Amino acid sequence: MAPKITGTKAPITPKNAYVTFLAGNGDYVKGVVGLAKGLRKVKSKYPLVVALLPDVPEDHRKTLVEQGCILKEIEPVYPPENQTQFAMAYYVINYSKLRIWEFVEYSKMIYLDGDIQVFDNIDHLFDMENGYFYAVMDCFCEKTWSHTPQYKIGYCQQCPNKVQWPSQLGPKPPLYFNAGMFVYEPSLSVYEDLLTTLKVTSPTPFAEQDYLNMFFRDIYRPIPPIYNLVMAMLWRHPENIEVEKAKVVHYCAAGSKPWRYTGKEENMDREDIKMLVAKWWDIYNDESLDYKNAVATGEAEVGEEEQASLQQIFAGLSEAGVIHYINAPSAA
Ligand SMILES: O=c1ccn([C@@H]2O[C@H](COP(=O)(O)OP(=O)(O)O)[C@@H](O)[C@H]2O)c(=O)[nH]1
Ligand SMILES: OC[C@H]1O[C@H](O[C@@H]2[C@@H](O)[C@H](O)[C@@H](O)[C@H](O)[C@@H]2O)[C@H](O)[C@@H](O)[C@H]1O
Ligand SMILES: [Mn+2]
Repeated sequence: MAPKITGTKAPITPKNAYVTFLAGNGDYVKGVVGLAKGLRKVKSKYPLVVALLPDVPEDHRKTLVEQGCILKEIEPVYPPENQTQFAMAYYVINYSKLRIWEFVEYSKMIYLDGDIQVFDNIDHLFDMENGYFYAVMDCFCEKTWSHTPQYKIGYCQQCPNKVQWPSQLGPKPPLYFNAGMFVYEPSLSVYEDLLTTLKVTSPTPFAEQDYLNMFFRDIYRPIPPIYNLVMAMLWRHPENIEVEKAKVVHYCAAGSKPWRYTGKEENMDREDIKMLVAKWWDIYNDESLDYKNAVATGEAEVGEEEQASLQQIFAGLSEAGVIHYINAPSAA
């Protein structure tokens, strides 16, 4: 006999996941592979979702699925027509990050840039109070900020008493976060609002980072810099950080991307930078952290989503005659 349908819905078990963003056919895919292996090394309980633009090539997608990532293709998001001089020309594609608010199959997600590495488990951040936007405060001292009044007067939120904010410039700027890492709750209503509001918001030099700061200003809650060590902090505000305690390192300073590192750019010959780049490579090159080896040694499970991703990518490739279909790892 069919079970009696009761009014109460089965409790939805909250699903958490990490999410990153990948665009283009360049070398950022190495960053995402490193991130997937880093999360595995710290034994995170949650999967890594990769929101990827259509221009990410098949071989990069296969590499990511083989590393246990869950791929979700997204359409680009562009800001309204503008003459803005972005701090970096490619920042215009970063508005596409906004698509991750549509991932409502997850109740809470931690966004991490592809140039970030996680060196200690941060799963506990999923337990923070709901209804807020959590991220680490940025620094205004790098040349990339030279277009701002803060930079021009030498004001930085990391040391608000060093140069006081002059009242003639109006109210002090609200606390401002780096958008390379944040804890958020996917929501279709917020997603619609983000895209609608974007249409009537003039773009600014830090693109989606500026936009997210404006949009979430009232619910932004700063979390300690150990959760997103913005590289410039090492030479701009060493008094605010202890590099050995950093759980998350953000390779965002010019010349610091580990997979492109030459040591030639300004500050890149520092011993702490060399140490952090070496730490990134240690994980990237550690074959024991590859998904297939972690599954073989029982260090990782094949979740049904990863399994589906794997089947989909191999089915697609076998159709294209690129590979002969192989049996996915047995669930048993
Ligand atoms: O060609 C690119 C440029 C950027 N990104 C993604 O967009 C994020 C933000 O760009 P980036 O980290 O370079 O900005 P930064 O933090 O250095 O300002 C990257 O981490 C990647 O996840 C990408 O996938 N391909
Ligand atoms: O699209 C704008 C980007 O803006 C941010 O990067 C900046 C910011 O951190 C500055 O403060 C630094 O001076 C700079 O080096 C660095 O690139 C985010 O990391 C990135 O994810 C993305 O949102
Ligand atoms: Mn970054």
